[in-house]
Amino acid sequence: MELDMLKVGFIGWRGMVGSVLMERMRDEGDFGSYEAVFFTTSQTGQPGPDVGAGAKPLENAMDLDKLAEMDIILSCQGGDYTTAVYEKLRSRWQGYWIDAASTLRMKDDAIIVLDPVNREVIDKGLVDGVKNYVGGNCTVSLMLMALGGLFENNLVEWATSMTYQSASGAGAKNMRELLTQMGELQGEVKDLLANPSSAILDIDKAVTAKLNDGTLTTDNWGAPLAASLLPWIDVAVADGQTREEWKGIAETNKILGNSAQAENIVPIDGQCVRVGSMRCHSQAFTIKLKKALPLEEIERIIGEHNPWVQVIANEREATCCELTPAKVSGTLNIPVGRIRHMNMGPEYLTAFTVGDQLLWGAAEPVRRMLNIVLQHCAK
Ligand SMILES: NC(=O)C1=CN([C@@H]2O[C@H](COP(=O)(O)OP(=O)(O)OC[C@H]3O[C@@H](n4cnc5c(N)ncnc54)[C@H](OP(=O)(O)O)[C@@H]3O)[C@@H](O)[C@H]2O)C=CC1
Ligand SMILES: N[C@@H](CC(=O)OP(=O)(O)O)C(=O)O
Repeated sequence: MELDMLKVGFIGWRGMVGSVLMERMRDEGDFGSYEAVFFTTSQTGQPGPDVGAGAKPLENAMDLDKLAEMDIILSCQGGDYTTAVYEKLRSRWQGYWIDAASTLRMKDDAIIVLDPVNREVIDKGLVDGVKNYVGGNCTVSLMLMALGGLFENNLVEWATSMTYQSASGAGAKNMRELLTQMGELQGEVKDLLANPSSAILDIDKAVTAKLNDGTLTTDNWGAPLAASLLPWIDVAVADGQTREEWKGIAETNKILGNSAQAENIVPIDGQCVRVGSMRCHSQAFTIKLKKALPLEEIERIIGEHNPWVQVIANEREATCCELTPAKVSGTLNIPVGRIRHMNMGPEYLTAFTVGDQLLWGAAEPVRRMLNIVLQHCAK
């Protein structure tokens, strides 16, 4: 089919994930070869973004007739929207549904997309007529971008991921509230801080009092995050795990195409923790390898997997410059460092990674998937 005949509908394009997507699409010159139609749940009729063909009025994202005119729909609107619209639309529509939300991820008729890791699974899905392609959980996608080489070479017997997840994973309001909390704490000790001879324990006492006196703004987090952390993300599932922790094993194995046979499942588990970084998730891994390998070999396998992963030397200066949320934020880079064998034995490896959870963790896999679907349609 000629690409200029295709209509691609965008929903959720002005949200946080959607805005990152739009920026990446503009940077990559993705618009232009098809008709882009922009939808909204709240601003129908207002001017949409101009992506090269003038700003057209926004369409109603709840209008199934209009949605059904699309050949491809890309939604960053969120799980509630997908739940409200997807089944009703699917019963009368054969187009491609690309989604950043988790709602459809584990459905049999959906593929979780992370093409640098599972391009073969995606290509087979397209040939087999699969129409639903969903971006993975940010922590899972960032882990696989970092350790893809080890998984690809079937070297991982099991792994734990202990996470340090950023505020952005909880949404824009939570990012703002983290900064509000930081400001409120700073305000509490402003005078003491300005006096170089004030006692640090007095400052600490005032901060601790503010953290615990119930006056810190916590409408979105429900508890202080600034100067603290929250070792719980999402809802409880079985056996004391949180849903974020469960996604580690469920989504990883689905992405890798292991899920069909129980003996192929790679056990993944860990604790997911919210910390006060803005938009980069970090993870510390313990990996049990299937066989002992020299460190140089492991670093080569990790570093050669994809163009974005970078092995960082396990030394202080490189680590503190290159392996931090401050450095990685806003980039597609996936640094992996602190790589070393552990005391438990030569098959035990530890590593640390950082990745932008709005880019590889959310917008980039679905941006790339749209291009893959477009290429498929053009054949
Ligand atoms: N945040 C994350 O880390 C990740 C999120 N996701 C998925 O993406 C979904 C969307 O997340 P996120 O982008 O953070 O959600 P946002 O809350 O930023 O945006 C969602 C929608 O809210 C509406 N909206 C209302 N007021 C505003 C405003 N002032 N500015 C912008 N948009 C506004 C927009 O819809 P409208 O134009 O229709 O009013 C927008 O598309 C999530 O629910 C999740 O399913 C996936 C991976 C990671
Ligand atoms: N749960 C993630 C963000 C997210 O949206 O994940 P998912 O796409 O799996 O719902 C976090 O809080 O960091």
